[in-house]
Amino acid sequence: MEKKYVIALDQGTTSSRAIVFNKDGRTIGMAQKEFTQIYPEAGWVEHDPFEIWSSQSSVLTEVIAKTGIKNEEIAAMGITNQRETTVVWDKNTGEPVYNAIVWQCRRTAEICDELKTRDGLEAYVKSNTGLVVDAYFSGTKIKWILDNVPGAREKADNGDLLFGTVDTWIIWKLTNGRVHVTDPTNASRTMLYNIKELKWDERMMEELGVPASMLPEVKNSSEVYGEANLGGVAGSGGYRIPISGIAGDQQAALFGQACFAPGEAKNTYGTGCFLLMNTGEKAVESKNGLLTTIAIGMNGKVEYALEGSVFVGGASIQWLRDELKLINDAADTEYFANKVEDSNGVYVVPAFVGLGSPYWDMYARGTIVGLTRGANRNHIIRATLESIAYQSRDLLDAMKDDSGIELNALRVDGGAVKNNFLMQFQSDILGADVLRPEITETTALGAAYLAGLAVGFWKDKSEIAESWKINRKFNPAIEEDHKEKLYGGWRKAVERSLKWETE
Ligand SMILES: Nc1ncnc2c1ncn2[C@@H]1O[C@H](COP(=O)(O)OP(=O)(O)O)[C@@H](O)[C@H]1O
Ligand SMILES: O=P(O)(O)OC[C@H](O)CO
Repeated sequence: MEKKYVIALDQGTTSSRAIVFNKDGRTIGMAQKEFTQIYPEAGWVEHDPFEIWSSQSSVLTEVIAKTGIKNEEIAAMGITNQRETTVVWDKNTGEPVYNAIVWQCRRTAEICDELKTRDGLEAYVKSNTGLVVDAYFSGTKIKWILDNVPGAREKADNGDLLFGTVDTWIIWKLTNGRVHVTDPTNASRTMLYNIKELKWDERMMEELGVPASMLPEVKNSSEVYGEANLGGVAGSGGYRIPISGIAGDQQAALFGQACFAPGEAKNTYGTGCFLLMNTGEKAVESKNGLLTTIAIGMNGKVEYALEGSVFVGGASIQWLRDELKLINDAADTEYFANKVEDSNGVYVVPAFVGLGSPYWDMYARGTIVGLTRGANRNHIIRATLESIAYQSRDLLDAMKDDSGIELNALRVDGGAVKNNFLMQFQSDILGADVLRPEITETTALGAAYLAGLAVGFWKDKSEIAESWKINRKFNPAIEEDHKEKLYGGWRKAVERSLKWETE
């Protein structure tokens, strides 16, 4: 039967999605399921690995049923995932020894402080893993599990425990425990992978006490790793499709946006905001608090990216909805923000889990400043949306300085780009065009492309680049002076939020 579709599994921070794409890169159908966020202590975030798996496998089944496509028509499956989130499980029983520790979780801040006192380690981390020493990355999360879960260290030393980022866990489950792999984009987020030598880093394994036996094999982002059994008629043994693409969600979005050439960049507005610029074969070291990360690994080679990571983007809108109860739905923010002319001097800094790029302050906390007697709920809603754009401006400024490239246009994607107010304000505050593509599910699309390329469903990257189509372009519409005055206020507001937890 003719192969007509590729399926992408997009395991995000707040929901699991399965999306079917056709040869033109168009969405044929999608199923999505939110899952539980576990906050055991202030600043801690966990997920249940079984819930990650059950939500992901159920949306896979659902999307196939819903679209009515036949298993035989599916060419391949690609996986993309929330990055850094750490799962450790017993390879004999398949039982995780602890909940997944989520990328946003700050519990290892003190471990990081101690690592920073070790001789030359901070500089070593930067130049060999491309990262900064921060609780964000997987390395200290694995260490925490081995140090704190009774019996875990002993089991790890006996070779009984496996570590995986979420891609690894999902593929291990999809293949019934047969395949333990990851790709360079995910490996480059662990603080254990040497992004220059392209192997697990001996010194980092030693410093963090992580045995090599726990670590997955690092394969290309596009190749066949194994097969997923999709089930089928009873007794038939089921239908198997190749799993042939893996990329961390931000790198997958860069690929899905067809940012293949050095200097091309995208910003994704999901739970957090992640601005990545392709730097090609060159690993550019940042002077401005950006990360050097692997953009993609294909045919045994890698390309690099500069990345700015903002921990709380769209999540601040969920906070308005779930905690402050100022809105019923994320989409309402556009209506309320447009009811006022400006934020009336109010700034919200959503440093709920510290601040990532370019500040890297694990102890920053959220703040609202500039309140006067006239400040109302619309101003707070508007200021929260604006904070997403200001944080992205911080990233773009750092990116321009590090790369020497003047970014006049930015491709955007992710759940929050539906918000026209946010997109226009983003363009205003950047002084750059914001380009919203027709398909904003570019993370899933990137994973589908990687999977499809491995099995010959798509020929090459130029075929993919031709599919990118614009939906709307936002142009800057405010005066330079006004723009810089607004942004100056933001920088002052950020000052107020820094080092809060330690003071
Ligand atoms: N219309 C909107 N305006 C602003 N934010 C929105 C809107 N729609 C969704 N969001 C935000 O986008 C995020 C969801 O985007 P998504 O790309 O699905 O995230 P993730 O992959 O991180 O789970 C949520 O944090 C939500 O608050
Ligand atoms: O799940 P998302 O889309 O918020 O992405 C999370 C990032 O991968 C964290 O680094």
